[in-house]
This record gives sequence, structure tokens and C-alpha cells, in this order.
Amino acid sequence: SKMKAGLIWFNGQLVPQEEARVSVLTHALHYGTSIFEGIRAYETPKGPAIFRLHEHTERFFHSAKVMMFEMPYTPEQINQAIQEVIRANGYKSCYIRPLAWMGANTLGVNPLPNNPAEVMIAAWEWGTYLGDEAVRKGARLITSSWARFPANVMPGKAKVGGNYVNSALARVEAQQAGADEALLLDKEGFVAEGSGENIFFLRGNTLYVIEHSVNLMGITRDSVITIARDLGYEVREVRATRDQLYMADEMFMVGTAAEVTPISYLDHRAIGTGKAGEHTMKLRAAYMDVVQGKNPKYEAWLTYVK
Ligand SMILES: Cc1[nH+]cc(COP(=O)(O)O)c(CN[C@@H](CCC(=O)O)C(=O)O)c1O
Repeated sequence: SKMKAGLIWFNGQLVPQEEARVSVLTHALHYGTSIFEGIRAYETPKGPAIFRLHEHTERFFHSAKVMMFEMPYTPEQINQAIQEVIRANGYKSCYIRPLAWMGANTLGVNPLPNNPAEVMIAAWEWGTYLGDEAVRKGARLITSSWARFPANVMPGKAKVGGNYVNSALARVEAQQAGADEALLLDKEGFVAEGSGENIFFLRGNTLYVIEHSVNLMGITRDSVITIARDLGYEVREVRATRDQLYMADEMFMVGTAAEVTPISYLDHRAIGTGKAGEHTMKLRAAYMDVVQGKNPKYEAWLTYVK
């Protein structure tokens, strides 16, 4: 595969990527019954630092609970394994992908009982999620014809593999329409989130962030709210409509992979001046300083890999 993931932690052992293989009878391959995390480690003067490792691992185990997976490792074992993968591959900065899934014990739709989850942790070097151009000029989004699933249809607060069929359909539609990313509305037509990011927008000096509804409770979203407030911004958690976004002065989206990505167009309408917003780029710079260990105020969010 074109992905260069090197050594992978696979059910407790570090193995070369070619040996990290599963059966075609794997339940998760057929039914989307997997859970995962997306975490970043950044190069810092004191070595690689994993950003908010504990929050990510906690969410990983919450996702397992939602799916009633029997996890064969503790959160601490997963935290150690993540650090082992970074060390073994000699990465200075990387994107880390823990994954747990229902294996090949049974192919009935009900994967339980007697089906302990299998677990792997891979990591690879991953640059800007939507490309440097999207950061410099702002990403162009279109509202997807696919809505975000309602809360009684899919568990949107858990990172479940099957949830990402919705994201994949939206992302493909957006990119085939020449946009960079999709904006998904909820079933009532209010703004939910991007296919892999949470949404912020700014009017005047007030920052707005989409409140928790059917969207994933993003860790980057939480970090940016804290950093923005510390910088003196008023931040309000709101329910918003797509035409409210059209009136915004600035808009951006955040996620572990996306970091802080400005949005310059939504549905072919310029957001503000149609460029990456000034406050957006200030918040992006502040976020990048934090994750790269340049802001001592947020040291508690970093786990240094010795
Ligand atoms: C649907 C969704 N919403 C919001 C977020 C932001 O959450 P957080 O990373 O905790 O701030 C992500 C992360 N998307 C992950 C997967 C991306 C992918 O392409 O896969 C990520 O950013 O790692 C989502 O998948």
C-alpha cells in the first residue's frame, strides 16, 4: 500500500506493516464495527510530543463502551503502546491511528458474545490535511446533499468506522464538485460539522462554535475554545444555519488532522473577503505554537515521548 506506516503495534506486538494483516472474514470489514482515534505528535525542542493523549485515549475507550467492545488492553497500556510506535519508527512528528475492531470469530450481524476486540496502532507522517493551498487561501466548502445522521440512527459521539460511510459520501461528493471539503447539516437543516472537522465562525469580535448535537465532541474544538478565550475572544456555543454562515466575517474548521483550516467559500459565496480570515490565522498560529510546545501555558496537554 502507498501508506508508509513502518512498524505497527498489532494485538500487543510490533510488526512490520506487511505482516499486520487480518482475515477477509473480519466482522468489521463487513459491517463497519470498528472504532478508532486520530492523534497527532509534533516535533518540539524536547522531542516528539503527543497532543492531548489522555483525552484521545479516553474517547477511544468511550467509543468501545458505546459499541460494547471487550477491550483486551487498559488505557495505560494503549498510552504506552502509542509511545512505543513513535519511538520504534523514529518519528519526530506523526499522525497516530489506534483502531479496534470485531474480528473473524463470527459473521452474524451481532458480533457479541465471545468476540474480544482486536487492536492495532499505526502511525505515519501526515502533512496538512487539506493541503497547504487550503490553509493559505482558505478551503472551499459546499453543503453536502448527505445530512449528518440523527442521534438515534448512529452514535456520532463515538468514532465508529461505520459512521465514516456518511463522511466518505459527503467528502467524495464535495471533491467531485471541485470543492475541498463538505459541510454537513443535521436532519433539521442546522449546521452539524465537516466530514472530519468541527466548525467555527466569527462575526465582529465574537467567535461562535457549533454546539454539541450530532457532531463529534472534537478535542481540537475544545482546545481552540480554551486558547481563544485565553486570547480574550468571547466564544459562544450556538446552533447555526447555513445562511448564518454565509453572513459570517470569517469561518474555519478544526480537527486533529485538519488542525485549524480557514474556510474562504461556502456554497460559492465568499465568507467575508473570500480569503483566510485574520483572526482565523491568528488562532491557527496560536494553536500550532501550543502543539509544538512553544507555549508553556499548555504544557499539561503534551506527553513527551522519551
Ligand atoms: C466527524 C468528525 N468531526 C470532528 C472531528 C474533530 O475531532 P478531533 O480530532 O477530536 O478534534 C473529527 C476528527 N477526524 C479525524 C479523522 C480524519 C480522517 O480523515 O480520518 C482526525 O482529524 O484525525 C471527525 O472525524
